[in-house]
Amino acid sequence: MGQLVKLAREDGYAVVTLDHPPVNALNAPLLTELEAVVAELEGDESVRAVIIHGAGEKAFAAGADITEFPRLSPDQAESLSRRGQAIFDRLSALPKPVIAAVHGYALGGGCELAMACDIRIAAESARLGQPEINLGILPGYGGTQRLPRLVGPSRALLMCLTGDPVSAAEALRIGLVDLVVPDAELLPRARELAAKLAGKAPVAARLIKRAVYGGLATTLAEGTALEARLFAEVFATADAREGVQAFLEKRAPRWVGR
Ligand SMILES: C/C=C/C(=O)SCCNC(=O)CCNC(=O)[C@H](O)C(C)(C)COP(=O)(O)OP(=O)(O)OC[C@H]1O[C@@H](n2cnc3c(N)ncnc32)[C@H](O)[C@@H]1OP(=O)(O)O
Repeated sequence: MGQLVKLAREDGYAVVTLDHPPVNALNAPLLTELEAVVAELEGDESVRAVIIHGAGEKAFAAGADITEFPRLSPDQAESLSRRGQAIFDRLSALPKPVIAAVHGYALGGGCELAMACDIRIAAESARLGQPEINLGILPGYGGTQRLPRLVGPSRALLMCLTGDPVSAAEALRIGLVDLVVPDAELLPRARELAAKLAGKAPVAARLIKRAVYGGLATTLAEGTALEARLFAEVFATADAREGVQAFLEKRAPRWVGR
């Protein structure tokens, strides 16, 4: 168990907790622990959904650890950016749904971490943004790429060029988050969703993620061709046979995950 990133396994899903008081700043040791947790979850088939949230009252994560910046050379800054991007890409590529449960501040790298998750649930009082321009820098953990894909280029530019955070309600309106719940309900609702997703067909879930993200990276024609290949792949699985048979026999399916 790490000191800065904690992993707890529940019934079919895992809860990853960022625990670096007071604002869960994403310093180098925390990123190392996060990478280790992601690696552990990659191979754990007993975990069929993941929740990521921040400890404490103040923040999901308030970004990279700014205290690390003064000593960074440009080359070291590029390495920091590429390292964070690689860890977030690996998180996004987990073969299972990943939910960001966002409370308080999700700023800079914290917002980028939430965007590297598949689904974002925000507490009503949460605030999300990319304030890097206020430091004279720009987002470096994928924010300039994932934010436009979620909210469109002009809203992404508005957020990155003003550095102004948005409320949870505004984040919902523009598509940055998918669900807004009362503050006290954030983790219970995230757990409820994680348990629901963990009960779905795991192979289909993995292939749906591959189809969606693979399609976003290419043309519509290549994306539909990818979908058809994955549709063929899923039909070769025991889960597809079980799912269809369960429907025809009017009973609940028993997923085997292959
Ligand atoms: C590649 C990725 C790049 C990035 O992510 S760049 C960083 C982007 N993030 C930011 O720019 C956010 C910076 N932080 C803030 O704007 C504010 O903070 C908050 C809005 C998050 C909270 O404001 P308030 O409630 O007034 O608290 P407080 O006194 O500012 O912060 C409490 C303590 O937390 C430290 N802290 C806050 N954010 C960071 C951070 N990102 N890195 C390192 N430390 C941080 C502060 O300095 C302070 O510390 P002390 O209590 O010792 O004075």
